[in-house]
Amino acid sequence: MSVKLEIAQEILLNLVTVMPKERVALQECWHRILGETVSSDIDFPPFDRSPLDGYAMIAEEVTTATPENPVMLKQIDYIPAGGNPSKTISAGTTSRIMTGAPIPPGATGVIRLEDTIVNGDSVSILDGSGAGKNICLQGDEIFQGEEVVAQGTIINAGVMGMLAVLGKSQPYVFRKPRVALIATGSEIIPIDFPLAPGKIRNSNSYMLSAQVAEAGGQAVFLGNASDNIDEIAHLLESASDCDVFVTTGGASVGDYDLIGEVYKKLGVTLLFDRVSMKPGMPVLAGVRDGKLFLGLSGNPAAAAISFEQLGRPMLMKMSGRKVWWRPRIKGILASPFKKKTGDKRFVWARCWQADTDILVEPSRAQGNGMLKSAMAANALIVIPENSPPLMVGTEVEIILLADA
Ligand SMILES: Nc1nc2c(c(=O)[nH]1)N[C@H]1C(S)=C(S)[C@@H](COP(=O)(O)OP(=O)(O)OC[C@H]3O[C@@H](n4cnc5c(N)ncnc54)[C@H](O)[C@@H]3O)O[C@H]1N2
Ligand code: MOO
Repeated sequence: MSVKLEIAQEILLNLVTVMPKERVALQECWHRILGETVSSDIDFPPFDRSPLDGYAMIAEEVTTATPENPVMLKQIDYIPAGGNPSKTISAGTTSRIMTGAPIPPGATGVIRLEDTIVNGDSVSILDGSGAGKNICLQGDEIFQGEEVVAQGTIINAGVMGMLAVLGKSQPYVFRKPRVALIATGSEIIPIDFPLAPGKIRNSNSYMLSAQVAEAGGQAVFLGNASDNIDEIAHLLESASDCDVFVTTGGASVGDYDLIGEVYKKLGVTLLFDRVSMKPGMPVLAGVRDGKLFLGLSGNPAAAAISFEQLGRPMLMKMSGRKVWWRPRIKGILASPFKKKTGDKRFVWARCWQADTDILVEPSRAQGNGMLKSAMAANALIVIPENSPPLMVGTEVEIILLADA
C-alpha cells in the first residue's frame, strides 16, 4: 500500500516511544540527550568573589582616588583563590586578593593591581572609580533551586561545562536506539572482499551508519545477505537486542525484491510498502512487538533520502530529542532544475548566502545510485508535487543539512 510522505512519517512517529534512561559518566556525554531536568544545589558563584587580581576595600573610601591624589590604605591580609578570608576590612584597610578568591567581610569593592602602587604594606590607589562593580556576587549566574538544564537538552560543550558546575558526574541520558543495518542483494560484498564480475561493495551500511549516528542512534552492523528470504530473516533475527531494523535492497518489484516476503515470514505487520516521493519511493515499514522495521531501497541516494525523511525523525524522537525536524528556509535557484516533478521530490543541493539572499544550486549528478550528489550537498531542495521545470530565480524551500 502506497502512502503520502507526511502520512508515513506520522505512522512511524506514532509507533515509537522515547528510549529508557541510563546513567553515563559526564565525560562520555557529548551529544547525548539529557534524560533529567537538573536543578542547582548551590548558588553560583557560591560566594562573592573577585574577578580581578587586586585589592579589596570599602569602595566608597576610594571613589575620589586619582594618580595626583591617591588614597592610601594599609594591607592587612592576603587572599589567594581557594582561600578563606578571616580578617574584616575596616576604614583605611585593604587585603590583596587574587582572581576567584572570596571577597573578605566588610569589603565592598576591588581595584586591579595596575591601578595601585605598593610599598611594603602601604597601598596607594590611583584610580578608584568603579571599585564597587568589581565584585561577582554570589548567585549572579545561578540561584540555588533554579532549573538550569531541561530534560531533552542536547549535551553540547556548554551543557557539559554546566553539568560539571552542578556536580552531575553521571547524569541520566536517554539510551541510544540500537539500529541493526543489513545490506541485502546477491551482488553486494563486504568492502574488504575482492571484487568479482557483477559484484559491488556495500556502501549503504556505511552511509546509513553515519546517518543513524547523526540522528542519535547507535548503528549495529549485521553484514550482508544474498537475495534469499531465509538468509535475510535469519540475520534480522540475530539481533534481538536492537530497537530498529533497517535493510537496504529488495524493496521494489523485481524477481528478487524479497523484503515483503521476509516480513511475512517473521510475522512483521506491514505498515506501508511505497511512499509517494522521489527518490526513495520503494520503501517498506513494518512493526513487530513494538519494534520498527524499515526496508529501504538499495539505490544509495534513494536509501539516504528515505532514511532522512522516515528514519531520522523516528530516531530523533526515540533518542529523546524535542525537535525532530531540520530547519527549513527559502532559497533562490541559482541554476535550473529541468525535470518535471510528479511526486514530491528531494534534490541534493548546495546553498550559500549571497548578499541578502540564500542561493541554492542542485548537485549535478542526481541519479538515484549516485552518492556524489549526496556527498557534496549541504541542503535538500523540496520540490512540491506536480511542479513544472524550475527556472533560475525560482524561490524554493530548502532543508538545511547538518555538517557540510
Ligand atoms: N520494474 C520496476 N523496476 C524498478 C522500479 C519500479 O518501480 N519498477 N523502481 C526503481 C527504483 S525508483 C528504485 S529506487 C529501485 C529500488 O530497488 P530495490 O530497493 O529493490 O533495490 P535493489 O534492486 O536491491 O538495488 C538497487 C541498486 O542499488 C544497488 N545496491 C543495493 N544494495 C547496495 C548496497 N548495500 N550498497 C551499494 N549499492 C547497493 C544495487 O546493486 C542496485 O544497483 O528499483 C528500480 N527498479
Ligand atoms: O523511487 Mo527510486 O526510489 O527513484 O530512487
